[in-house]
Amino acid sequence: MSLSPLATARKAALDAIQPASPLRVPLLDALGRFLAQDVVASRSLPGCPVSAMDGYAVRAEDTSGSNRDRPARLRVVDTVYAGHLPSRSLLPGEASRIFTGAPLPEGSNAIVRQEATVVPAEGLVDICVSVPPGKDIRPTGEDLLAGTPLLRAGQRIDASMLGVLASLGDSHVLVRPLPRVAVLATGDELVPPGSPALPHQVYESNLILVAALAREAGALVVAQERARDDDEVLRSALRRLASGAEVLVTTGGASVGDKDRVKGLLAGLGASFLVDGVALKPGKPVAVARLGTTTVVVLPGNPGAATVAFDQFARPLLLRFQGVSEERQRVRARLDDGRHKQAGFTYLISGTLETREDGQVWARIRSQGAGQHLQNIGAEGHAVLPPGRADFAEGDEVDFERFDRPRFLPVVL
Ligand SMILES: Nc1nc2c(c(=O)[nH]1)N[C@H]1C(S)=C(S)[C@@H](COP(=O)(O)OP(=O)(O)OC[C@H]3O[C@@H](n4cnc5c(N)ncnc54)[C@H](O)[C@@H]3O)O[C@H]1N2
Ligand code: MOO
Repeated sequence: MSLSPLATARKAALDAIQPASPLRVPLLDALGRFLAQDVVASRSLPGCPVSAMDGYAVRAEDTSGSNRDRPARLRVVDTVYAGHLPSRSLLPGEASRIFTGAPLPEGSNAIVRQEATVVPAEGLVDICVSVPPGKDIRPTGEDLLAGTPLLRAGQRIDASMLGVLASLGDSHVLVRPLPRVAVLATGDELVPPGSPALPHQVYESNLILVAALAREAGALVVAQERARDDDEVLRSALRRLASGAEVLVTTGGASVGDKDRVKGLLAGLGASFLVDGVALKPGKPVAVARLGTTTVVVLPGNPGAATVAFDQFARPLLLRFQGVSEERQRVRARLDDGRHKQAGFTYLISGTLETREDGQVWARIRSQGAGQHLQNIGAEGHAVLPPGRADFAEGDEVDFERFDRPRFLPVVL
């Protein structure tokens, strides 16, 4: 098996995926999905000048010099509620009772809060402050002017964006369909969590791990199954699960052991391999194949290796299906521990970042066996030990790719 460099393998896998055609969904269904359109403000917010307070709309000049001792007395000629239009415009000496969010009457240019007024008799108001023009008025477009570019394709939709879209009058938004993902864990030694297991048996943990990672990547998990290392059982599970999903992720049986037959069985079913083995640690045995219209990602069984291989192949593929690629922040950091590695490989070592007193940024890398996955709890990213070099000493500077604050960019075909 000749191993592809990580970047070449990723490109081969991703180039084969076409983003799905966009569809319009009700706003709440779009939460967590990726926008498939740019959004330009279709109206101004607010749409016309409105009052920011409950009180009186006035002509500012009518309040000039007013205070508690010498209030200006105005005639109240109208009442305006939010969502209603004023019935008339203001003339000198007049005021309109007005409430928060209500449109300003013609002729008025300021609001007096009701706390600064006294009502001496019905139809009259005493204004006890002097207000400048514009006071407590929200002008047209104060929040947003019509025509302003607002959101761009590829952004992940959150609650605030949905609120703004609704403010613009949108009930639906354009997103991509969710890729349906089926997960198959293989291995005779596996026992489902919740049942008793003997010491030589292994609790099956990849189904939940992979399903959760798939969901984090926006996918819809439609099946999670466990299968024995039996050719007939595996073949029929592969065929069946692939037929109901855009992406099938398998774990285990990916390497060269006697019972590692997932790749061979896929080939026998007619799958064509885009990737088969990558110069990546952990995750070396990862493969990506096409079986009919389904993309199959074959992950190694070791949970630590499965996590990294998922992150490097399944996640970008699921995102691309949804029309986006992910750009992660990279920072330079010093390794807090040395590593010897295979020179031709990329090593991805999960860890956390620490800024020391002298301002230098260090990557705390943890012990990382392919079978371990404890190191991924709380990891902030991974240190990237690139190919072309075998030895890294404590204090050497490398790229640290952060998991938080990703940027999602629209796929350009
Ligand atoms: N002679 C060689 N042996 C191995 C090589 C190699 O190149 N030559 N590659 C090694 C590498 S790298 C990896 S990674 C592993 C992965 O191999 P498999 O994908 O075939 O994984 P399995 O053998 O099925 O399982 C490995 C390990 O992980 C445990 N496991 C598997 N599935 C689950 C699950 N669903 N939940 C929890 N744990 C699981 C399994 O019990 C094993 O301990 O191969 C190396 N070998
Ligand atoms: O993928 Mo294996 O995890 O390289 O050790």
